[in-house]
Amino acid sequence: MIKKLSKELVVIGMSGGVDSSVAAWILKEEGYKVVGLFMQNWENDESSSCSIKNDLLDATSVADLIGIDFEYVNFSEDYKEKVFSIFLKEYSLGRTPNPDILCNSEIKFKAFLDHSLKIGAKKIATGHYARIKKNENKYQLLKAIDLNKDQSYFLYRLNQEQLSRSLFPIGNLHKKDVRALAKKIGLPNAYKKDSTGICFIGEKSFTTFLNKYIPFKRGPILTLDGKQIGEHNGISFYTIGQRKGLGIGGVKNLSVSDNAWYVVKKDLYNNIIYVSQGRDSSLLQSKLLEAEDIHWIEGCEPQKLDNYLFSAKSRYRQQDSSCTIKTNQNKLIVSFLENQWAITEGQSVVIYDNDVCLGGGIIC
Ligand SMILES: Nc1ncnc2c1ncn2[C@@H]1O[C@H](COP(=O)(O)OP(=O)(O)OP(=O)(O)O)[C@@H](O)[C@H]1O
Repeated sequence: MIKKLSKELVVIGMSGGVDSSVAAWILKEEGYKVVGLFMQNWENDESSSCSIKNDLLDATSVADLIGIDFEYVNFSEDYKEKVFSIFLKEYSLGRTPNPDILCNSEIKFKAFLDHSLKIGAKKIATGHYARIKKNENKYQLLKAIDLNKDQSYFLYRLNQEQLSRSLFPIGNLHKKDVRALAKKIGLPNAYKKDSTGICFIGEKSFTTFLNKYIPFKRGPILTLDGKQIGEHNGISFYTIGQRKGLGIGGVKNLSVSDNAWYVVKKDLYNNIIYVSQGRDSSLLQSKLLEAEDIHWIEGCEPQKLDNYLFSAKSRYRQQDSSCTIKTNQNKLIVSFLENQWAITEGQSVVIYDNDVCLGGGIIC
């Protein structure tokens, strides 16, 4: 590793997890002056405050072990106003938003970045699996080397200023090597499980959590030919392509096969959920989508639009798939070469040119 001559200050977001811990260690090895910063973005119920305390403890002990300064900061108010309120609004409109994307553009790479600049840092760092490349005078966001862990999807709303001030020290490592490094260095959290799910919901039941904020109204679950097959607990709690938690597994007399039932359509106005049997239902397949609230990382749309083959992901855990794109009156129109499964309103479509993440928009 190349040692820095001048000790430039970098603030790294330390979540208590293994990725940001190894990232902090790498920065220190590279010769930066490193400050670890733990941010609390949520403070409402007992179970989350317990896991926050544990994560904070883990982050503190890693900072001690690698010998860096450490700070704690509370962004809960910002988070509530700029991420959670939009998350709730979207759900109450029947869409399925992705709060991690908003958390990145509004909290990690805004509130956190502003705070870090105030304490004298030139750059911030996180343990995200993604890479940044300077191409002439533009900063590009690249997929991680470990495509299985790539998190560029969640970072597509970052802009040039944010990228110019960010470092992703583990973006060119594979997860298994990050774990191996953590063990070799003797990090206390080397064996800690990766976090899953939406951060403020954690391992709790999603419906129970959302019920506290969105008044639910029961309604019918219908087959496509209009037969009632069950009852839903509130349309907001269901998403297109959902299979589990419908409570209709045993409806034998209406089943045309043993295939599972999937949510294929939501009628918010009439409070009806439509289901169909089998993952291959034509209502779950589409080659075309429209997105709004478009964001391009370079600040302007790609030059080579017409007929150029990009690729795109319409949800995180999905291979990107070849497509062409067009923009029309603030809408991004994405035409895939192959059917995509369960395109869902409120999720983001993210556009790539090979490894380069160009930006995207919110599916409408
Ligand atoms: N509470 C937090 N405080 C400070 N930084 C955080 C916090 N949560 C996440 N981050 C930063 O954002 C990065 C990505 O967050 P994400 O929730 O995806 O973590 P992760 O992939 O599980 O990584 P880790 O193993 O570091 O927890 C983290 O690696 C860390 O740098």
